Amino acid sequence: MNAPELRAEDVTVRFAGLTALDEVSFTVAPGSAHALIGPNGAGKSTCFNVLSGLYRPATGSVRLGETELTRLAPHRIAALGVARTFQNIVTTEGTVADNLMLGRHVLTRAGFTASALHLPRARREQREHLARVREIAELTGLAAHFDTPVALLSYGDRKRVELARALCLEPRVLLLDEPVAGMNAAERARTAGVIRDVRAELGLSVVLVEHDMGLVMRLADEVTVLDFGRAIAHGSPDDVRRDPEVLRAYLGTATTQEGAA
Ligand SMILES: Nc1ncnc2c1ncn2[C@@H]1O[C@H](COP(=O)(O)OP(=O)(O)OP(=O)(O)O)[C@@H](O)[C@H]1O
Repeated sequence: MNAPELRAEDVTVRFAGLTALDEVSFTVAPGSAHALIGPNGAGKSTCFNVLSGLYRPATGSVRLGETELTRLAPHRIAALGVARTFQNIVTTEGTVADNLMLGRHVLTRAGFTASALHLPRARREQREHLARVREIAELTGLAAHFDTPVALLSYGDRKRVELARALCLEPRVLLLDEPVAGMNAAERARTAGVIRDVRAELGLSVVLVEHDMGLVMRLADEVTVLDFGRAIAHGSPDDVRRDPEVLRAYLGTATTQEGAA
């Protein structure tokens, strides 16, 4: 297993007077799928933005194995093996292959000049990247569309291009921000299968923010529940589903109906 542990410890983020994350801690075990769930405004996106370096927490830390990520720039964190997708699709230009090659950028060793001059080393490197990118397209169900402009793809396929592009970074931890948002049932099932396959095949950890509870319950080994910026529960999907505080956060009332349904 090549994915080190990802650990957030006592992370606090404030926006003006609002505490978006309040001493949040959780650990993503090597090779596991870990879901962050919670009602709207609970702090899930803020948490992703801290993990990927877009936000610097007021206090607390994020570590990947022994490496401190807390104050690093997003591209440094990506280069250390933490890749992410975004909630909204940004890809509209180029073919699938072009987009996946963009994902290799951080891994490109031949310098700009060598590439521009088409020196042999740069050409060889380019060929190797292209071969790997084809494998990733295969793994994510995009091989048939490899040379297709992304603008012509279905919504579900375009969203999977984002996932594939993040994989092109050869991450050890993959952060997926609402990977099935806006998809129909068939696309959701397909994407869930892809996430399961890439995890098994590549041995990476997955951190998932998702509102689709069916998907969370099927994919996650462990769930952290956020509410008003606080982590109110951790555990297996079954444990958190039964947790009274989680039910209260989602339903707005204390429940005494455990086992009654
Ligand atoms: N850049 C920002 N400036 C000010 N407040 C922000 C900013 N980003 C988030 N917030 C606030 O922080 C809180 C947490 O927001 P966040 O987007 O992290 O929640 P979320 O759980 O991802 O919600 P959703 O499920 O609706 O995407 C909210 O009250 C939100 O309004």
